[in-house]
Amino acid sequence: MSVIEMAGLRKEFTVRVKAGRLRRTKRTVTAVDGIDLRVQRGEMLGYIGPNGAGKSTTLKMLTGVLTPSAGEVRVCGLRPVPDRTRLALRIGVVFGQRSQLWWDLPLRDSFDLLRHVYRVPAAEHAARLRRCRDLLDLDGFLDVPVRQLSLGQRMRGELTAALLHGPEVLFLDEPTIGLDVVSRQAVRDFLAELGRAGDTTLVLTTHDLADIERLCHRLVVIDHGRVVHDGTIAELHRRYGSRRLVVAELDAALAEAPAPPGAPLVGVEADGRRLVYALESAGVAEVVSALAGLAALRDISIEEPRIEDVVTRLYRAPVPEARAGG
Ligand SMILES: Nc1ncnc2c1ncn2[C@@H]1O[C@H](COP(=O)(O)OP(=O)(O)OP(=O)(O)O)[C@@H](O)[C@H]1O
Repeated sequence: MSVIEMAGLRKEFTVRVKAGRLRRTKRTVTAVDGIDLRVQRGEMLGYIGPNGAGKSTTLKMLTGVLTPSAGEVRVCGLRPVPDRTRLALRIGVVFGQRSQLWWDLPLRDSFDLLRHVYRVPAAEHAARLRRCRDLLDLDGFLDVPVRQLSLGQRMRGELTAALLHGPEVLFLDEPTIGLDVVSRQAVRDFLAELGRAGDTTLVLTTHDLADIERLCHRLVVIDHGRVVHDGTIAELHRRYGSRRLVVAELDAALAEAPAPPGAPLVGVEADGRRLVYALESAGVAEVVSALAGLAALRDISIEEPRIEDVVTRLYRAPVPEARAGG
């Protein structure tokens, strides 16, 4: 069953731009340009794209903050803007830049207030809070006013605040931005656990592709407000011809690097003592046997295709033409 449905979703902004020394004219910016997507219950969707691609605008339309210019959008069967109050009970939102906590109150009191705002039965609230306290390690700072929390502590508090009413869908905009490795890991582990439980649908936008690799089976890439990829990360690699690399460390540089068929040489580093081959049709054994006898091999390692590389290529690719009527 789809918990999120978008059909021909568009958002245009009218902006005033300078046209000469004193004159200003109006210009239309199309932030979201006809998006069609369905997200099933329990899916963990990575929603990525370069700066200005339209990610936040989409999330704002899904959460009822912005009214679409055209198209249809339903979340949990509701229309986000007109049904905003009912929708608020069924979704959770974590926007990295905005807080839903009370700045001067200790975290514990913010959580208590939210219980009243959402009218959550005490036992349910206590059980969810207990789970978040354990998984996100909140106990050390539950009694600290929010304004005194570090970014990582606050983000763990924000995640808890977004989940205490038991939302069906959780929208996360850059949840790990600015966090240190330990906090980032804690947040990722927590979200992975949430995903495993299977009853919360998660929509995640981030520029940290490790978040996506760790958490999301499905990846939607948008550019200029349009979907340019919708599928798994493995499909993305296949579509853009990502290759595994073999890195050979040699004792000494060779006068000429061998060229095994099916494994082109793509890098010569460390003054020729490190050769990097891309595995196309050849396997590691072919590369090793091409080098054997020519050089003393100190080490051989395999590098899996990196999502950053393929996404960089995708962001640089020309954007497809708008569909007729889109
Ligand atoms: N309130 C607004 N008024 C005018 N233009 C806007 C407004 N909000 C967004 N835009 C424009 O819409 C486009 C999409 O912006 P959006 O914030 O959705 O991108 P994004 O993918 O979230 O980018 P980022 O990764 O930088 O956060 C951009 O060109 C942006 O300048």
